[in-house]
Amino acid sequence: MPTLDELLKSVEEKSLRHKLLDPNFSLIQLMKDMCQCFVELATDSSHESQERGVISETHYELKNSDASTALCLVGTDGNNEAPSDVSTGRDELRSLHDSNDITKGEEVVEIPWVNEVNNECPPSFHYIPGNLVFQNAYVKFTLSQITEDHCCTSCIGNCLSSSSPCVCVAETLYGFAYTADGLLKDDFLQECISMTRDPQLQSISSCMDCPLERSRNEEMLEPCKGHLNRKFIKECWRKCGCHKQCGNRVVQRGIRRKLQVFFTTDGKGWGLKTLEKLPKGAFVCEYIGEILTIKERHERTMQNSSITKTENPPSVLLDAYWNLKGALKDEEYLCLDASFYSNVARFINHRCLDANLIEIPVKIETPDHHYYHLAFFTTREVDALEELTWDYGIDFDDDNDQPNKKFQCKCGSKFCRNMKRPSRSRPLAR
Ligand SMILES: C[S@@+](CC[C@H](N)C(=O)[O-])C[C@H]1O[C@@H](n2cnc3c(N)ncnc32)[C@H](O)[C@@H]1O
Repeated sequence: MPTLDELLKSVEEKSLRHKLLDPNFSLIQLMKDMCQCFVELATDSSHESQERGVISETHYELKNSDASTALCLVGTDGNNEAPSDVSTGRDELRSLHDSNDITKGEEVVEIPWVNEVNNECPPSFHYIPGNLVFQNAYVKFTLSQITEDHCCTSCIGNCLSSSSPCVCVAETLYGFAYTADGLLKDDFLQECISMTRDPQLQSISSCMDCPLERSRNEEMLEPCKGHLNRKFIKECWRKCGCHKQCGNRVVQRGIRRKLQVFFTTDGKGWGLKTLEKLPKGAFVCEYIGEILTIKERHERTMQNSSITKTENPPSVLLDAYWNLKGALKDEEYLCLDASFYSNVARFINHRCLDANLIEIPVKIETPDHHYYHLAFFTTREVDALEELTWDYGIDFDDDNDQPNKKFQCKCGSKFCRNMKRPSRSRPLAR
């Protein structure tokens, strides 16, 4: 990368070659003038209708750098979270989100962000469309591992049009999970919702030696709080014989809905809304993050606890199968941490109990039960412009719960667990 001085000199020399310019021409002065004009126009009352978020995103100052530092664009709005120091140029550039598309082209759809409340920009993070292993997590996708019992090699076309469930669909145990329109079947969705919301219907397994509790305090082991045995979906994949457009492939196609990241007006920070009406059972997005072992998650939480702000997205346990398939190795107890690498799901705010999204485990590439995708589906029809929410499963009374999950809940639900009530069920560890 050239330094700013080298770049300026080269452009000035080129411009002077055309003999159209004053020999005292200064490119940096020209750019400063441009910035000045921009500020004047942007602060002019006749331009007030412009969105503030867009202004802070596009309002840049060219800072001079020393010989070792490359050219760097820096946000100049004092109130936003854009960088103000050129020394870490590359990473800082990454934190400037494109207001037309926070995904930076990583998804099939563009997802814009807007802030009509203040001058804040969305927090800095690396947008990734799929989960990535941080370091020690055991997640292996190999063709040899996918045996005939785990894929429908003999299928052709669309597995949903077959009268009997293919191998993949049969693995779901409840028959077809999707309709021909790509929505979740109502009875399947209803069972998932009831199992999550109604403590009487919850199937729970408890570990003798809970890895979650072990990671918290090996010396004074607390008893396992229990893990929900969830219903899951098994989608067809690359070793299957069916068509890529087979109806049993929904989550793997990625985000298709019109979404928007926005700054909430009720004190929850950023949130995610839908710009189109969504039918019940529609796939919205996955919860994407770094795949960490429980041990790595604990170490990371400890390291960051002093600097972690509560706005950080919580890490989510992939514990739907714990204790169901025999003992796992430490590197197989996994969770997803969306703090640094994540997708648009990091903006979904919490709502106690009656959230309009539910997370459902979806197995795609590997028959290993300890790793799966967490996909968000709508629990009901959702109107255009409605905020999307999910129940994080926080126990607001448990002081041992993840410290960065703690916040004063402003979900507004009549079932809010953050209000003191004499009796209510405790959510499971998540
Ligand atoms: C996954 S992030 C959601 C996006 C976040 N609002 C932001 O600005 O980046 C979770 C954080 O959002 C805030 N939050 C989410 N749901 C909330 C609620 N119901 N009430 C208050 N704050 C909430 C909390 O600060 C929480 O730690």
